[in-house]
Amino acid sequence: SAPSPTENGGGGGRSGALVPAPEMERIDVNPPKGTRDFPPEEMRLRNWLFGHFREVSRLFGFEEVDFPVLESEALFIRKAGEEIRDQLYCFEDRGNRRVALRPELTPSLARLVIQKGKSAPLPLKWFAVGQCWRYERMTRGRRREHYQWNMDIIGVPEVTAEAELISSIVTFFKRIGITSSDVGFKVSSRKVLQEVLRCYSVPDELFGKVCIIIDKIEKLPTDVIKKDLKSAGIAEEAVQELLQLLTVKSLTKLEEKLGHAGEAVTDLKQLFWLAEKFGYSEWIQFDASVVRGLAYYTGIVFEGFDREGKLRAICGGGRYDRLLSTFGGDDIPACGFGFGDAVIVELLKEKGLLPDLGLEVHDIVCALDHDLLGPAATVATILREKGQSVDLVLESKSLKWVFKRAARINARRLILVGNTEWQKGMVGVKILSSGEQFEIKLNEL
Ligand SMILES: CC(=O)Nc1cnc2ccccc2c1
Repeated sequence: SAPSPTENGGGGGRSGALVPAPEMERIDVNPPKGTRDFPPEEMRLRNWLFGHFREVSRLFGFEEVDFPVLESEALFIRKAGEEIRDQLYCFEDRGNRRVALRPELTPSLARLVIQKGKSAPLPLKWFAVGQCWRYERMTRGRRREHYQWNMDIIGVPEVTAEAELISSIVTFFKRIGITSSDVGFKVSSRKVLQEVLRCYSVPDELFGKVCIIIDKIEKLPTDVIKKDLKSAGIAEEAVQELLQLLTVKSLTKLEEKLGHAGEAVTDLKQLFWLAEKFGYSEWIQFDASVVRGLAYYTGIVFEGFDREGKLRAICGGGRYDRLLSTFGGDDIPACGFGFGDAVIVELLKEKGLLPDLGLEVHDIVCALDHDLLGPAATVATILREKGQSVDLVLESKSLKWVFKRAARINARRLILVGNTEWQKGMVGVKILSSGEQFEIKLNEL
């Protein structure tokens, strides 16, 4: 049926008349501010990276999950002063619902765990690779989206869960050629802060907020941190003790300060003992200044860093034992990490480890003249049914054009469908690397 006037560019005019749309000036062909396209070459690198994310997750027996990019805004409303909250990409939809593009994956994962309830017996080992969003007002040219690999273990209170997660990231680094001289993990526990705050009888409600303030210790001057802590209601001597404690870089020193019985010290000793058993001791170090910028962490926290100190944190994670209960779920322990797709690529560039990923096509099939396009399609189908990738030349093109395209797509063989050969049930084959040329029967392809 003739397209209605609104179709085909809305030519309009008499109903059904196809008049060309007035010459429009060109649309903006760039993606929205802060977002990226993935043309073939970039998509090959992304698929390579995500392929390693998925393969490591499989090696560790994790199951893949996914959630909508769009969530209820309420999932991310936390009152701890996190940057992720200030930059929430949120809006009111046509149903007047407050919604947001997810800035992280963990709250969605927690939502799904609660939704599944008893039908998902614990422990759960789930992973996801998903696009996350932020809306920065003054875009300092920073991206508004990135992809994150998340792995989470739900229902395991033991530090073995954190040790397993760090092992999975070490496995990933090794697979792509990153060593423990390139990167390390700073490991600490928020229970260090908790124990100090409790000594000064700071109410637990302030815990998340204090962590977020302290997380900025390397980004803001100390007196700003002090001021913020004081205005959060932390006593002067508690502030002094906290800041002093953050400089501790050895477990022995920490034990001297906090004693050996507290959970912070016992958890961390257990983690370092397990690291030796997993074989990644040389990858991790205790560093009390690691806090991470998400309010819901409650225990061990860790972040991957580049030892040259040129880049931002490569990945980060930790234990979040209270998140599910804050969503009204049961009191289920959990831990996980997020691994972004940006810093790791910068690191690979720095280390000269970016893989050389070209398009690989096995055969390019072309008809030597127009009425052989049918037989060429037959030949392409035979080859594809054998599992070989085929670029079928879809128009009658000069051999010069075909050779140029064969080189561009890195084809291994050129299959020529010509009249004389076809009459004998044969096709011409040219091995493009050696130049060797011969004729073969269709069933020998
Ligand atoms: C380096 C980088 O692109 N970072 C980045 C980019 N987009 C985000 C979007 C949401 C949350 C965190 C994000 C972090």
